[in-house]
Amino acid sequence: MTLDEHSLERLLNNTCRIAREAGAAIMAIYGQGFDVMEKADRTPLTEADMAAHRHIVQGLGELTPEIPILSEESTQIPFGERSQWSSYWLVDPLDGTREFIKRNGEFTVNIALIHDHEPVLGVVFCPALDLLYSAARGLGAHRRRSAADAAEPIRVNTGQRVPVIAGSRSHGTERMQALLERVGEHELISMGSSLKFCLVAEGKADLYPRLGPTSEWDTAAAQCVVCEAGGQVTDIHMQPLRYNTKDSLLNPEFLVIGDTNRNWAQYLEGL
Ligand SMILES: Nc1ncnc2c1ncn2[C@@H]1O[C@H](COP(=O)(O)O)[C@@H](OP(=O)(O)O)[C@H]1O
Ligand SMILES: [Mg+2]
Repeated sequence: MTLDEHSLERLLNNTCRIAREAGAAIMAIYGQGFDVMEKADRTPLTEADMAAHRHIVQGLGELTPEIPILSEESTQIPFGERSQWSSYWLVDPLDGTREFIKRNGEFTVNIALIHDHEPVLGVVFCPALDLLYSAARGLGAHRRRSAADAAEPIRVNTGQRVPVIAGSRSHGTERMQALLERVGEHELISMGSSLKFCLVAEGKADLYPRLGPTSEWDTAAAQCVVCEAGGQVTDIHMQPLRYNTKDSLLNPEFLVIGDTNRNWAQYLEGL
């Protein structure tokens, strides 16, 4: 299929709808109470992850039957098969499962369209806050504070200030601590899920360094939002994160950069 601005806009509108519907399924379970299971990799799983996964796979399958789907909850597709894909949907039905279990609201639905190894469309929906971030290549990045509000364009912050740094609420590392010491004076915002990328995209944070493991579905949608808002998502050698290039679905360490005027990579040298 062609991915011109007109078709991307149509796909984006429908992806926002599907993400909102998945969010409603998640909130129904959030409100009732739920069991917590453990996956083979010892990460937690709830009925909400599975309900959102099913809804998104059905919705995207109806929207674009010809485009394959890779979801955190259906990853058993060999690289030999997915390496043939030029476009595919990459989905994290519930990012921040630990925050969902802790009931602090910091969890998101993430849907990205990858084309030639790059995210060209991304939707991040936080159902507990009714907050939706969306972007597509050439169409800019937008935020909707509630379903009733209009979408407003968002932009990274490039004004000089004491650096505001976003970090994981549940997955800190010693390397992150060392980086923060090198940066010196800063303000730290701890948050769960891909909302940290969105803080950068909307100019509330200048950097989100991720010096611990994540998978490709954790980052793709939010990367598109950050890039369309004027920022960058790079590995520690300043190369943009790419998708579906290898057997493993793990990302390298990465930096989400809002303030592109500062040389953030210098703080990682020799770390
Ligand atoms: N050991 C590990 N291996 C792979 N990914 C990990 C991981 N520990 C945490 N993550 C990823 O980090 C995400 C949570 O990030 P954060 O701490 O910033 O909220 C998790 O998303 P899920 O909740 O979708 O599993 C998970 O994918
Ligand atoms: Mg995740």
